[in-house]
Amino acid sequence: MPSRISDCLRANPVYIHHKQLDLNLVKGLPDSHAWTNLQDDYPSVYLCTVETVPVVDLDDKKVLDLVGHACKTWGVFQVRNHGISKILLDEIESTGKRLFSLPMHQKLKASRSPDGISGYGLARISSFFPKIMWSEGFTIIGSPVEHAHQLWPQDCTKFCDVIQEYEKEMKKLARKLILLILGSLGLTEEDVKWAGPEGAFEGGSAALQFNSYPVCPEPDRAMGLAAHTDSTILTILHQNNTSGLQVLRDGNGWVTVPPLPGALVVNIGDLLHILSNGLYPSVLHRVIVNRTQYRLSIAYLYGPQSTVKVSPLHKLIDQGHPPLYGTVTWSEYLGTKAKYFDKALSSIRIYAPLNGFGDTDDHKGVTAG
Ligand SMILES: C=C1C[C@]23C[C@H]1CC[C@H]2[C@@]12CCC[C@@](C)(C(=O)O1)[C@H]2[C@@H]3C(=O)O
Ligand SMILES: O=C(O)CCC(=O)C(=O)O
Ligand SMILES: [Fe+2]
Repeated sequence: MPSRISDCLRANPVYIHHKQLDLNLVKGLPDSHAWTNLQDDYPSVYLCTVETVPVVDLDDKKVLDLVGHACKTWGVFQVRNHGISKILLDEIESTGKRLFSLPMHQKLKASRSPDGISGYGLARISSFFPKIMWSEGFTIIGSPVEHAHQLWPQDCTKFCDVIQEYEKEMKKLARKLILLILGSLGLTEEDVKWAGPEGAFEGGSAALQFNSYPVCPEPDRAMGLAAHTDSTILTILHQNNTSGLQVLRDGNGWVTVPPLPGALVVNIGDLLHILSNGLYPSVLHRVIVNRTQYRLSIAYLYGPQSTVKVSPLHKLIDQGHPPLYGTVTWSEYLGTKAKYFDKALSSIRIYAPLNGFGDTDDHKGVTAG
């Protein structure tokens, strides 16, 4: 198995056969972008959901309880008092806007190739869907310099500086959030073997994903970003002031995560679901688009060092709670995701009978290698 996520993504190329249209120039909704009616999946609750995604103030004295409750019941929450300055959030947002408002021929110079890692293009998961999503993406793993130079041959210093500063701050926040989440499970970083002697998660790796959702002539039949879970430990998302992100709430349909000025959205990824031995769900989410307002989001997708072995944490396992998953590295898991997409988690699930009875679904009897 390759040792870096970039090598792993290269080893698991995704072939996206769709052509990138300039969505800003398209007048009607082309058939290639027409999904079946989105309200069909959860018709009755779609319009009248009352539950709201939890908001956690990181300075709250009860922060551990709040984080634990949000992770367990939702797998997603918004954070306030996260320590990222408004200036930096504004800067990363205008950087994204500047990027996507470049002419199409310029953006295409920085295209992500099928076996590529960074660059401009449709979301990696596009290969799993027959229709094209109403969005554009720009992925950065490692140094942004090469692609930035293709976009702005004259001077890309500002772009690279902002990215670097944002990634530095996000890494600190990701570490802080992981410690809180471990705390909410009654654990410390000592319980996580791979945290390393230098302090937790020093070697963690990440992807920065810019997502752009132009206004859409027929939003009810278009899909901004199809439903997926992130293959991360956690993802920290900044959205501009346009709503569109929705999370699936069991039994309650799609719930919108409203943009709150200054707040960031945190969602649990598949690897944290594994670490927590299934206690914290990785939340299914999607993005819908609208007729009048431009939407932009910047996701910081955080995982452990790519070769570190991830498995359910020992302290969460006892006779009544057998391990539900085997061991995977982030690298291996991204390969599994590239192959099985929404079946990736269940493909590595161990068949673990509870009290002598098998649980109902979600087990395929496959153990991780
Ligand atoms: C480190 C990551 C995480 C990736 C793959 C790789 C680089 C790009 C990430 C995303 C970003 C957009 C949604 C997603 C679902 C996609 O299509 O590309 C993510 C995916 C995942 O979470 O699986
Ligand atoms: O645009 C959004 O709000 C969500 C983006 C997302 O889910 C992702 O980049 O993984
Ligand atoms: Fe996501």
